Amino acid sequence: MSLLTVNQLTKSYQQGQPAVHNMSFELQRGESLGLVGESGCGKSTLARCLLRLEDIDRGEILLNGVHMEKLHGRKLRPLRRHIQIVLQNPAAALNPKLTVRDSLVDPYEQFKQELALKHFTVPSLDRYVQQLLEAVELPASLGSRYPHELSGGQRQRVTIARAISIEPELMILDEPTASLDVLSQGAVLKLLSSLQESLGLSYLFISHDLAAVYQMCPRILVMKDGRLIDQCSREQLFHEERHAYTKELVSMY
Ligand SMILES: Nc1ncnc2c1ncn2[C@@H]1O[C@H](COP(=O)(O)OP(=O)(O)OP(=O)(O)O)[C@@H](O)[C@H]1O
Repeated sequence: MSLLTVNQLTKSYQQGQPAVHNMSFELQRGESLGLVGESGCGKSTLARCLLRLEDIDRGEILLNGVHMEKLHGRKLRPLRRHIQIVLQNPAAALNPKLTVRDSLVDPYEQFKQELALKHFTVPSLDRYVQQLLEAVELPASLGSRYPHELSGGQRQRVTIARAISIEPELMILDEPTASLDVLSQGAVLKLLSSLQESLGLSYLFISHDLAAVYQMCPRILVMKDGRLIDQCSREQLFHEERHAYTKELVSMY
């Protein structure tokens, strides 16, 4: 069974065309699936629908075969625990009033009753935070800092540490390196790859950056105007006859 199955998902905002129109795809356990398309094509709306931050108009979202599309409130807890998101702007993702340590402990405190961690141990919260910082290659001493006392790259590593802290099955990475300089981008991509392997994570990797998608994702979905218009392996993206729009995206790159 697929980890995530999306069937004919449609989402409209108040006016105009649906932002996501009739999208269907599957994401397998352990897969890193790319999602590309120009600005405004509906990538972030799709991510928000998968996280159930938006109600959808029509369609189905199944996580491990369980329908998520109609759940609300506390019934969404399994989804909150199994899907985590890392966004483009780490400054907005972290609470400025919390130290790194407190940000990292927060998801654990919320979900500890239902967690069965396989990779991290919690002999004490300090030791747990130390393991999380180690996993994202940050020194333990950063635990006492506030987000504004970190560089952009360090902040993004903290948001990644927070996302992996409860060992989700799926991470939605929405332009995770877009706000970073080129050197930090490469380092964060490398980190994400190694975490995927060591923690057995699955990724939906959303990006404008075709080189990053190529590096991270063996399979790639192409969206245009809210629709899924093409899907292919990363080799096919650059080397085979593809949908005219996919060729245009590649040629613009
Ligand atoms: N909260 C909202 N209310 C109304 N319209 C919205 C809202 N959020 C997004 N849209 C519209 O939905 C469409 C898809 O936007 P979305 O942010 O999902 O695209 P995107 O592919 O993620 O773009 P980008 O790559 O620039 O982040 C756009 O036309 C956008 O203007």
